[in-house]
Amino acid sequence: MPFTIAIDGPAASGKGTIARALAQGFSFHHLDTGLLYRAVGAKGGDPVRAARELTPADLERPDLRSNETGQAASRVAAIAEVRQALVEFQRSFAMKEPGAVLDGRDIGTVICPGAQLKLYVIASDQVRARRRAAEIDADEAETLAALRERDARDMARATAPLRAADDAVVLDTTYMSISEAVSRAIAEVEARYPAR
Ligand SMILES: Nc1ncnc2c1ncn2[C@@H]1O[C@H](COP(=O)(O)OP(=O)(O)OP(=O)(O)O)[C@@H](O)[C@H]1O
Ligand SMILES: Nc1ccn([C@@H]2O[C@H](COP(=O)(O)O)[C@@H](O)[C@H]2O)c(=O)n1
Repeated sequence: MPFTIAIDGPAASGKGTIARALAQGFSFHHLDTGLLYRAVGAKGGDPVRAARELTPADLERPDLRSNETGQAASRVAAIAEVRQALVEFQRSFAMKEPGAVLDGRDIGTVICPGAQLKLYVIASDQVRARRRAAEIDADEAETLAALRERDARDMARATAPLRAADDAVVLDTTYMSISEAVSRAIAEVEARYPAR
């Protein structure tokens, strides 16, 4: 039985940073599910068709990390048929041995409700905007507005809205360094996965 770690939370809260570190530390597979929605948003045209016909090459586009692509992703992510087209791929990824880490918005609630560990990673809006603006060399105020708009849309949508699963461990990284946040996450895994 593979060990599945579900990591959710608002934009730029540090989900991917923690997910990559856990995957490396425990030799698990990692899927950044936001990339799927970013790739669909970036393709343009009919989003449902784009989701159904997504290829590995679509995930390699150089423009996927921009604020604009994040907004496009969040718009297509509100379409139920787009989400449905991506469910099976994510669920089969989660079954990889010896384990998998998936980060996104609905992993603990919809994609992997039976995950052995669910983390809900948060940080203040200002801190998230500062970190993301520095990462992509964008204006901080514009990035803050973009993150807030995206979070609001992600939380308000009818299908698979962003929320913490009832059994998720909430990790607030506002005042944590990356290594502190990763150490806390590792401790949560070790409490449930003693086999390492
Ligand atoms: N605890 C931390 N302290 C300082 N910087 C951090 C911390 N955690 C993450 N970062 C930085 O913040 C930025 C956003 O982190 P990351 O990409 O992991 O967020 P995310 O939640 O995966 O974002 P997205 O919602 O876009 O998938 C990155 O530049 C990362 O290096
Ligand atoms: N499981 C997921 C993952 C992502 N989304 C949507 O994609 C947008 C971009 O995600 P990032 O993690 O790369 O920031 C995000 O704002 C969501 O709208 C999703 O719905 N479900």
